[in-house]
Amino acid sequence: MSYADQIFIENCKDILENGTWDTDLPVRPHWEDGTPAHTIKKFGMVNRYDLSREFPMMTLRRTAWKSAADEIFWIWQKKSNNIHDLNSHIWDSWADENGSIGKAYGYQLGVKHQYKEGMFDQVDRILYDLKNNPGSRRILSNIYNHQDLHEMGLYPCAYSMTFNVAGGRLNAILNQRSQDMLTANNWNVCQYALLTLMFAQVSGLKPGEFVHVVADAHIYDRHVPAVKEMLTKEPLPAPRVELNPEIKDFYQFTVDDIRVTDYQYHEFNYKIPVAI
Ligand SMILES: Nc1nc(=O)c2c([nH]1)NC[C@@H]1CN(c3ccc(C(=O)N[C@@H](CCC(=O)O)C(=O)O)cc3)CN21
Ligand SMILES: O=c1ccn([C@H]2C[C@H](O)[C@@H](COP(=O)(O)O)O2)c(=O)[nH]1
Repeated sequence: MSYADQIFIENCKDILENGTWDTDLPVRPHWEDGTPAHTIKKFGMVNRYDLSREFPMMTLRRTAWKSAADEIFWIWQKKSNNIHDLNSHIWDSWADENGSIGKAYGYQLGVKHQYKEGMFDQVDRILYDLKNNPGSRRILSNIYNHQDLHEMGLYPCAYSMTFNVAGGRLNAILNQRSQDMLTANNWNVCQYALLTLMFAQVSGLKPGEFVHVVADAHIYDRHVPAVKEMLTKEPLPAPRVELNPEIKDFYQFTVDDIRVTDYQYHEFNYKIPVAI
């Protein structure tokens, strides 16, 4: 059975049984009809996925992995902050009239900084260090740039990736300040697990562990019935996920270079409302 399902079930049970409702506080997010979107949450959730054993895709409902991969390419490869460069509509509610989400995500990764070897953006510096300084403990991205927060449509949620090479394997930690468990938990896990597989391949490394650290892990009030139903499902085996082995340059990967086989999942008949 998929390990990602097991972790998702444990996390959501813990939130529902031991979590705290924020109904005593004013909250920023709201539903489309204007009602405040309250959550039940746990603080400080840490999950470890061994990418050398199994890809962490859930089967309790289908993870839209192609759209998830498309968003990761939008942020890490195109380094775009414009929804017109994205092939889905998931960011429409946070974009301005020109399609921009402001100085968030891709914009921050594309900003170049001075190093002694020259100018690099955050993505190119990580790729450079993985090849040239694999023993480094300084290989990380950070897009939570306080100086620019006032120009962002939504503050970055998944804001930092730390990479570390050990025994020919690439390990990674994703730091996330806020996690909408139903909409995006497995979506984010698959995205950053895929990024780790891609970075490992182009750096001549094998994938290692992916550690997901979440500060505020929450379930929105209107998502509780759907999550409870998912918890009654029997996890199925995880699919196989492989990358086209010919690709040696991160910027050459496309969604078609990701092969997902034997993906079995449970039917899920809820249309998920996303809090804005
Ligand atoms: N409240 C909230 N939760 C989020 O997860 C979230 C935000 N806001 N704002 C910014 C982005 C947008 N995200 C989203 C928004 C929608 C889907 C979504 O609708 N997913 C569908 C499939 C979409 C598709 O196939 O293109 C799903 O079934 O999971 C996913 C991620 C994640 N982020
Ligand atoms: O990749 C993402 C992006 C966003 N989210 C969720 C987490 C929260 O529910 C909202 C953001 O609201 P804040 O009030 O700014 O925390 O979006 C996610 O889970 N994953």
